[in-house]
Amino acid sequence: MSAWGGISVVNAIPSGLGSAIAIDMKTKIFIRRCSNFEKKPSSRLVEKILEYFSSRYGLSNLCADVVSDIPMGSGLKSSSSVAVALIKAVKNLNIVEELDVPRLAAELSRLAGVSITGALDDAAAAYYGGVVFTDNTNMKVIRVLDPKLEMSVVILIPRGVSRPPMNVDKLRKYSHLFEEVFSIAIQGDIFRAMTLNGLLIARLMGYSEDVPRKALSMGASAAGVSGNGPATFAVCRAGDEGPIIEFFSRYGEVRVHRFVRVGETP
Ligand SMILES: Nc1ncnc2c1ncn2[C@@H]1O[C@H](COP(=O)(O)OP(=O)(O)OP(=O)(O)O)[C@@H](O)[C@H]1O
Ligand SMILES: O=C(O)C1=C[C@@H](O)[C@@H](O)[C@H](O)C1
Repeated sequence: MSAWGGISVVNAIPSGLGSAIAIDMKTKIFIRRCSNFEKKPSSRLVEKILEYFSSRYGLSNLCADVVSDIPMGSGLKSSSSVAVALIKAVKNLNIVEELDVPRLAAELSRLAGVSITGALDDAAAAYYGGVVFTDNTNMKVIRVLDPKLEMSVVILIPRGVSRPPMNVDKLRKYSHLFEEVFSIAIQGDIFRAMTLNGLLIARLMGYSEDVPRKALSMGASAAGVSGNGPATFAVCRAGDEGPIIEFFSRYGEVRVHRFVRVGETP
């Protein structure tokens, strides 16, 4: 089974309210029965999720093979995509009923220590596609919208920039600003919100603001840092990517993606 990657509209760490938008990067997971000694899970997250199904539902001896084009540790929602794809794959065995996939993905991501709030926003985008709004503190999906945006998303994975240690207390000091950005997003101005959020995260986490600002001055409709970085995105009209790709290429690997619609199959 598969799930999408995504970029941030509003990072949920400061206020608990989050929003993310799915893009056409994806994770595919194949599960099969295997012996206990055959294979170590490919990560702590995969191990935690398999342990959950084993202890809660007696589904032992499951192995998961993960194939993903989402770079890890970059802010493009790889962990949520893995969690959602794996839980969907188990659900598809038709042994366990009534699974709330995004919520369980968020709860297990938090337990596995790969996310702070559980990142329900990222998990919901990975599951539904489109743009989602969530209350991660109360584990509620508030809204799922089909943005119908035929735009390109140019993504820079910067060379030689690593994610600094998370300073959650520092981010939470600015919760009021992120709540305002969330209200701009939920009222419909997604591009403004993702830009404000992306520039705020760049400033608070010490990433370059100049790179997304330059993309904006070149005509991008939105630009900023996604998730906890360091990936930086710029949204532009399909066909207008050329100059932004050229500019981003000075700093690292560049990929061009598109937004995915609600209900599209990954
Ligand atoms: N392709 C993968 N295969 C197996 N496990 C993965 C994979 N991608 C992510 N993970 C698990 O998720 C953990 C956290 O991943 P990562 O730091 O990439 O989070 P992210 O979701 O990309 O970041 P952000 O939340 O900022 O978008 C990894 O340490 C690993 O346990
Ligand atoms: O760890 C977390 O809880 C989060 C991480 C980032 O992906 C954020 O974008 C997300 O909103 C929350």
